[in-house]
Amino acid sequence: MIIRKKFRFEGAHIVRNCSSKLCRENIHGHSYEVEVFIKSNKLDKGFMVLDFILLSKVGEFINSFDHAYSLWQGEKPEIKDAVYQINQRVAEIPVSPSAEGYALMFLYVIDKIIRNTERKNGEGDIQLQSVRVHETQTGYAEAFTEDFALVDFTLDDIKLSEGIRTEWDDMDWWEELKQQKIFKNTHLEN
Ligand SMILES: Nc1nc2c(c(=O)[nH]1)N=C([C@H](O)[C@H](O)COP(=O)(O)OP(=O)(O)OP(=O)(O)O)CN2
Repeated sequence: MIIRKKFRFEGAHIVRNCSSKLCRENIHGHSYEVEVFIKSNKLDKGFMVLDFILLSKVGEFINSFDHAYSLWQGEKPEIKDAVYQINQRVAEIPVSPSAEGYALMFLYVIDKIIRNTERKNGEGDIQLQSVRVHETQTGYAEAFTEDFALVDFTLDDIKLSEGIRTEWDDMDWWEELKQQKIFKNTHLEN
């Protein structure tokens, strides 16, 4: 069975080297919708694939891009400096911020988050199936597990600025993800 959880963020970017001149030469923004599809071979004690509440770190990650500038790491140094001067919330990323780039990066990170999230309600073999990123009302990109083959970066290549990190409920979670610590969910204790 499959569940889907939808997240949103308002983000700004330039997509260098794309065919569209409008898109590659102008800072512009979108109201993104991100759909996360998760599958399992069994249901937990609550007849759920995975309680949506256990996806709170996924929400924290995607929300890091909200009201943020997504800065491709291959951008020119002078542009990078200007972006950091103007913005508090900068997500410097190893993929160009096309819908496809976001989908691949989100797939990579969300897979790690799900693997590191504590579960103790009889869940089955939980697997991320895909991540779909809607850039506009009419266009989306979707990354599937076979697209892991396209990943040529690590978590260390994703740099979230202090202006982003200070808004997190738990300032340490990103470093803990890198260290593969298990996220204990306080909701499980109640
Ligand atoms: N395959 C992709 N093509 C385009 C992307 C992308 O991420 N992947 N992105 C853009 C631009 O960011 C652009 O701002 C959005 O373009 P488009 O979908 O053409 O949006 P419009 O609102 O102009 O188009 P409508 O069809 O009127 O909705 C471009 N291409």
